[in-house]
Amino acid sequence: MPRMLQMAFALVAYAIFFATFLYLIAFLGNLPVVPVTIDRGPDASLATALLVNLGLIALFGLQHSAMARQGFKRAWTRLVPAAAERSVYVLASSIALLILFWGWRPMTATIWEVTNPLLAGLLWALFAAGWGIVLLSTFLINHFELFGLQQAWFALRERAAAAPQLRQPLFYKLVRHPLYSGFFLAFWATPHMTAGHLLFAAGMSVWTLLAIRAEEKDLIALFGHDYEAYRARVGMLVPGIGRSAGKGPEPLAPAE
Ligand SMILES: C[S@@+](CC[C@H](N)C(=O)[O-])C[C@H]1O[C@@H](n2cnc3c(N)ncnc32)[C@H](O)[C@@H]1O
Repeated sequence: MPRMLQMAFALVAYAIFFATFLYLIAFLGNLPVVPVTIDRGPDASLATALLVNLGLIALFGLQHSAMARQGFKRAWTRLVPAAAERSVYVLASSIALLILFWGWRPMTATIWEVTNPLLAGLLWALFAAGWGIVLLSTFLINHFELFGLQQAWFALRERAAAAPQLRQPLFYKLVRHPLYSGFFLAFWATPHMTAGHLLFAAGMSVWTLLAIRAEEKDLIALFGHDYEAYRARVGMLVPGIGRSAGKGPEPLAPAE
C-alpha cells in the first residue's frame, strides 16, 4: 500500500473512531442529540431484546479481544502492512460499536432511579469524569500510537517504529488500567438504570475483566519483570486493590 494512502487510511479510521466515541457518550447518556440510545430505539419483546443485545455485546467483545492479541497481529500483518495494522483494528472496533448502536433493542424496565437532584448530579459528574479519564489515559499511554496515526506517520517519514515503553505517568501511578476504570465509571454511573443499560454495563464489565487478564499476559511477555513488579505494587482498577501476590515491589524508574 503506498505510504500516502496508508496515512490517509489512518486519518479516516481515526475520524470514524472519534465520531463513534462521541456517539457512545451520547448513546449511554441518553442525550437528545442522537436518534437512538440505550433506552430509546425500536421496540422488541424482552426475549428478543435480550438475545439481540447479548449477541451485540459478544460481537464487540470477540472482535476487540481477538484482534488485540499478539498472535492475531502476527498473522494479520502477513496480509496488511504493519503500519496499517492498528488503523484496521481501530476501524473494526468502530464498526462493531456502530453495529451495536444500530441493532440495540431498549429494555426500559427501571432498575434504580435517583430522584435526589444532588445525588443525580453527582452521578452525572461521575459519568462525565469517567469519559474524561478514558480520554486523558489514551494521551498518558500514547494517544496517536493507540489509534494508529503514529505508525502511519512514521512509515510516511521512513522512521523506525518506536520501541514499546512501560508507561506509568499520573493515573498509571495509582492503578494499572485507568482507561478501563474510566469505562467502569461511565458504564455504571447513571441516575436512571434500566434493564438494558444494566445488561450493557454488566456485559462490558465482564469483558473488560477478561481483557485485562489477556492484556497483562501480553504486557508480561513484553516487559517481563518490570511489569510483574508494577503489578505487585499498583492496584488494577481501584488504587491498592487487585495487586498480584507475585514478584516483590521493587521501585521502578518511570519510563515516560
Ligand atoms: C486500550 S489501551 C488500555 C491501557 C490500559 N489497560 C488502561 O486501562 O489504561 C491497551 C494498550 O495499552 C498497552 N498498555 C497497557 N498498559 C500499559 C503501560 N502501563 N505502559 C505501556 N503500554 C501499556 C497495552 O499493551 C495495549 O496495547
